[in-house]
Amino acid sequence: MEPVSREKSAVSVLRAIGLMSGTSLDGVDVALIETDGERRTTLRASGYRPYTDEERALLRLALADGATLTSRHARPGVLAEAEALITRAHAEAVEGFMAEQGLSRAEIDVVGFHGQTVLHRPERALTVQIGDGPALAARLGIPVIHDLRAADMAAGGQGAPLVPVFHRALAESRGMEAPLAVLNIGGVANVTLIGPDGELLAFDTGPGNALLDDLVRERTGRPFDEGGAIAAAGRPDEALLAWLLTHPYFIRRPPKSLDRNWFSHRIVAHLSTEDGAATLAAFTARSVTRALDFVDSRPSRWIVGGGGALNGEILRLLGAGTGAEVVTADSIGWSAAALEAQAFGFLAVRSLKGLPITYPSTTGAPQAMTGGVLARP
Ligand SMILES: Nc1ncnc2c1ncn2[C@@H]1O[C@H](COP(=O)(O)OP(=O)(O)OP(=O)(O)O)[C@@H](O)[C@H]1O
Ligand SMILES: CC(=O)N[C@H]1[C@@H]2OC[C@@H](O2)[C@@H](O)[C@@H]1O[C@H](C)C(=O)O
Repeated sequence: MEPVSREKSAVSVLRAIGLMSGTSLDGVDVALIETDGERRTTLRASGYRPYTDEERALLRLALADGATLTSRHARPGVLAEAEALITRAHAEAVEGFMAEQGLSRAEIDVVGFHGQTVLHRPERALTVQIGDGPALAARLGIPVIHDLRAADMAAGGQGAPLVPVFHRALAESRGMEAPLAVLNIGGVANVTLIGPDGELLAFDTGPGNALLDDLVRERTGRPFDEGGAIAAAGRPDEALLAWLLTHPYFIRRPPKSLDRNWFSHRIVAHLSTEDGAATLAAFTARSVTRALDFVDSRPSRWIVGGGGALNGEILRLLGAGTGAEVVTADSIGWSAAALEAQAFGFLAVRSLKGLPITYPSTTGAPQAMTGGVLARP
């Protein structure tokens, strides 16, 4: 990443900090970007504030309590405590990052705060991200854009994925040739397909790393399959895979989005750890290649971000399945780890400017629409 610049930005270019705590519950990603929210984007430094084991345990309980929610404002069970934790952890993430980078609050125009998803049920028009935007703005002394999924979902959209407009802006600002695919493999995997004329098609493809993480944690106590080594040592259960891919989610045309807990690692309970991991890695890769069912022009290049970019076995299977060039975000000068946090910085700037963040072809919104709520300190 380029170092932080000190020169005065052009008026329309704002300096934003983006924050993401994803479905993997590993920690808070922080990223600094300078952008006009359109074609000019410079990626700056990024950081990370991991959750402690105790925090992660509380967040897992919050996902369980989240599954019972029927209103996006209720905070029963541990959810109120978890929301305070999320707000505090994000504040610490920003404060730590700003100290590291020698940044003062006056140098940051806006913070984009995703929060932590504890429930996502688009079929019930319900998506819940915990995290207190006004409290974060007050503590940091910086304007915060939060609740970025709510307006889209209220209008009939899926509320996800939100990153496609950022993927396209980044690809265009770098003069990349389309058709192109940008794939995020987090807990859930989502793809942005950019057509020859810049048209977007985006959706959640299926599970990312979440099932593999759950299996590996249960069987070995380790948090994930480092490099994909366990999966690479096993053999996928082809019959099970074929059956899994008949699930209606994969046949349904986009727009579509998933909750982290839609599928469970228990589908491979009867297999050895290696064969189970191989089956789940292949499930992720094959559900991604199903995205090709929905495009006219096949991307010749796939750029992969998210923690799954470090899973060599998933990357290998993707290359075989797509027949395309598969590269990691890091290998082209982007950051696989920071891509989502950068996106929330970019989305915050678009939100401040009243620019659209979701579209009929990304979330199924009825028209291009802006979103996000501004909390002033
Ligand atoms: N060295 C590694 N080898 C293999 N996999 C890894 C490695 N490091 C991280 N991962 C995977 O990446 C995951 C974290 O990815 P990421 O931070 O992109 O997810 P997230 O942002 O929480 O999810 P989402 O995008 O669904 O919100 C880990 O849970 C793990 O599965
Ligand atoms: C509801 C929710 O939090 N969804 C996440 C999740 O993680 C990956 C995938 O599922 C994606 O749809 C989304 O996050 C990214 C940042 C997005 O909205 O683009």
